[in-house]
Amino acid sequence: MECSLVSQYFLSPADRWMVSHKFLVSPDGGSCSESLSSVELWAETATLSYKMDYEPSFLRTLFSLILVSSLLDCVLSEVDAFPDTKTWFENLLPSTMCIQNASIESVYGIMFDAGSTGTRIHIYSFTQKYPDQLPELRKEIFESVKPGLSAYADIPEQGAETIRGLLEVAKDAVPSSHWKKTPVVLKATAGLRLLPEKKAQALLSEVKNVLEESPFLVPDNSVSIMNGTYEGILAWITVNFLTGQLYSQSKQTVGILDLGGASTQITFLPQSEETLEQSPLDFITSFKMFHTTYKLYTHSYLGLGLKAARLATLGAVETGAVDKQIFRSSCLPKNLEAVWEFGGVSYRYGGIENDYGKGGILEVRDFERKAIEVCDHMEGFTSSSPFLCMDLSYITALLKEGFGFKINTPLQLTKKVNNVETSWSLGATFLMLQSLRISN
Ligand SMILES: Nc1ccn([C@@H]2O[C@H](COP(=O)(O)OP(=O)(O)O)[C@@H](O)[C@H]2O)c(=O)n1
Ligand SMILES: [Ca+2]
Repeated sequence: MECSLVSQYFLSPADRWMVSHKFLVSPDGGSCSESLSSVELWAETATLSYKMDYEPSFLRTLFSLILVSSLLDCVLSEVDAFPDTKTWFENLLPSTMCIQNASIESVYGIMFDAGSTGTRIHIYSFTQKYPDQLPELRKEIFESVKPGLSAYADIPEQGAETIRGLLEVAKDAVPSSHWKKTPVVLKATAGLRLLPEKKAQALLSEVKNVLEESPFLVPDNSVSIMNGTYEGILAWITVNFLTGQLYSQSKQTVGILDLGGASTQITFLPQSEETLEQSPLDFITSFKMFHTTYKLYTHSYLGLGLKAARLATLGAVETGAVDKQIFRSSCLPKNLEAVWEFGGVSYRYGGIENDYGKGGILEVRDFERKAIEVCDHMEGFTSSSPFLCMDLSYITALLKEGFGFKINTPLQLTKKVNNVETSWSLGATFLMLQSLRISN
């Protein structure tokens, strides 16, 4: 016959602790070749586990007696009801067995978020309540620096120095006795995704060196560029964990919109099968967390983060920053001229002064292109400018067929010059003054 595991549980007198005995017993009363006898105490904040090898039947009686006595000892010393009373069981077991004295196992984790606009360090501390369960989050220490790593694309050593500085925060936050077993990881997002491969790898390699010089535990692949799918899923996990959704029975999870500097993510748990069926295959990801499998919709749009969108709007994505070039937009304050830094590049930018008056240069083909675009999408222009397609078609025909301009003929469109209307009116006024001999 096999030896079997017997567990016994009972609540402590204070009703706060649960005690469990575990024995391996053999049905014929003989001893088990692998004898297990353990006692566990659970409390709100700690787990104590004692394991010894004794004869099971003897242990059962002895442990019950000792445990109840020592629990009573803990209770008495905690409430301090009988300060002068000595009991036979006082200090029978080490004082650490009292929950209030027990050293709670702390676990730390260091995560670097190397974003496109800045690098952040998150130092989490957890309490390990039960050895086989996830640790409980106690606290986060957060610090950040700007700009992000991608700003150091040409000087990777200096980029890595920013990490060294943040590691000092971690050394203060984590007790030195825990340094060696505290893992440190850096995950870079869209800023590094957009860099040329070589420059990104140089940065990652310098950062890895700095981590390895630190007293913390550096796992394999500790420094990497995270893909957008993970970025979305991990943010979803964070928020749903913090809002308690991952533990709730209702499974009312929240969706996430993360607007980064260089990319943006959308992540949610689809409610209907239809969404799952109609989504592109690579937008659906399954993963298991806390014993539940989730099928999430997630997608990261590279280049559509807020700062990357600014560059696109200014027309600076392809050209990059050129000395003296000012990127202008009518979506910026009219009289503004300034410099904006992103990804280690300085962009001069400004508003458009009197855009309306200054006009611009268009070629004949620009009218044609716009006419085709507008006429192909008539539904979008119905109420505000009903004649747009017709007018643009006419103007194109007038320029091309009527006046016979080539498609690349540049035309200067000007409503005002030096803030004065370009109408015949000024010319007429000169002639008027001349004819009245008011002016020559
Ligand atoms: N822990 C964080 C991380 C980013 N952010 C903000 O998110 C925006 C850009 O995110 P990011 O630098 O991580 O850029 P991506 O690499 O995610 O595209 C900035 O406005 C940051 O300040 C934040 O507020 N808190
Ligand atoms: Ca981010």
